[in-house]
Amino acid sequence: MMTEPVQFTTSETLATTPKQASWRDYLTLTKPNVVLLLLLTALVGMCLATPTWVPWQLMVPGLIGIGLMSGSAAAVNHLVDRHIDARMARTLRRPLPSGALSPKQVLTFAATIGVLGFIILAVWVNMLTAWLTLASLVGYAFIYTMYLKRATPQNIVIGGLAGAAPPLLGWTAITNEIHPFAIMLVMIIFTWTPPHFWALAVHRAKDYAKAEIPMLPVTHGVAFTKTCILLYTILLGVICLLPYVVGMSGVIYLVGSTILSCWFLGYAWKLKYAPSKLTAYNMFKFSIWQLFGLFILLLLDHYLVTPAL
Ligand code: HEM
Ligand SMILES: CC(C)=CCC/C(C)=C/CC/C(C)=C/COP(=O)(O)OP(=O)(O)O
Repeated sequence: MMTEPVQFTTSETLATTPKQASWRDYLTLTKPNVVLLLLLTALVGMCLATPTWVPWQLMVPGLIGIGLMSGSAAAVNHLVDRHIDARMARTLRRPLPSGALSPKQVLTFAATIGVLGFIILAVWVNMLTAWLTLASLVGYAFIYTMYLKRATPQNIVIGGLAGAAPPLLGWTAITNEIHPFAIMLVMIIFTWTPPHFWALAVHRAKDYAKAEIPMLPVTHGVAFTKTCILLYTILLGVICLLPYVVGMSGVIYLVGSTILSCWFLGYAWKLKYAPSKLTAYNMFKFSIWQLFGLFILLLLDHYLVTPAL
């Protein structure tokens, strides 16, 4: 009897031909570009918490601790999602689906840098920051990745709180207190997350459908998602005015952030009413520059115009 030749899917082929692990694979696990932006938002939280220069004795261990724990959360995300990552074109070359690293290596790495980060924050910063950072790690690595991501199209809205936390973590690292101004910075990132992610999800809707992940474009359609993106972008524009309205930031921030908000709104409008093939992806890319720009503006304004406290 003739036997059919075994047909491997792309991901299976990758998984059966493991490549040598390198330090780059470990770096990839930490989602370094995401963590760098998270650290910028934490640094801005630190700077805005005090009218004077941030003491380096808190800043350095604060950023290292938050960075290590964020990297650990990202590595757990790679571990938990390895099977769905193997089914999506965007993620199938990651260290686990490609076979470069084993689940045990990733678990050991995530636990090591996570515990190290917690100890650094607990010993050299303060316990409030250590616990809040741990809560963010649990929020992203466990609540979002293990449960919400597979359970509801509101996954990234709720899970976004963990990624939005770093300005608060930076603030508490300096003052050991939760201040309403820090919560306002968290609200900016929290409101920014849906247009940031859903723009990419619209671009990659087929991938998410294939992996059976209930992202909004899969469950409610692309047209509805574009409407949600537009509404969240308008809300973000309003929330971005708050730092000026409450007197935390001045005119540099007001002018710069308004330009960024209008620009982002332009993308959201185009995406809804006159999209080209690349509008969603371009909006996703712009979202990263927008958040970067907003936090740089907060920083410039703080040192040139308005020390917050
Ligand atoms: C639940 C919340 C979030 C979700 C679901 C999300 C989702 C994503 C996804 C799927 C990507 C593409 C990654 C890739 O291509 O490998 C991405 C990229 C990115 N995200 Fe987010 N994100 C979230 C929150 C954040 C936050 C809070 C920040 C920073 C403050 C951030 C910054 C970035 C950056 C910088 C990139 C580009 C990464 C690169 O080019 O390597 N994201 N995000
Ligand atoms: C301690 C602390 C502040 C923790 C938060 C750390 C962190 C890395 C947040 C970023 C959120 C993010 C990139 C979500 C994408 O996950 P996804 O699984 O939807 O995207 P993927 O498909 O690209 O993996």
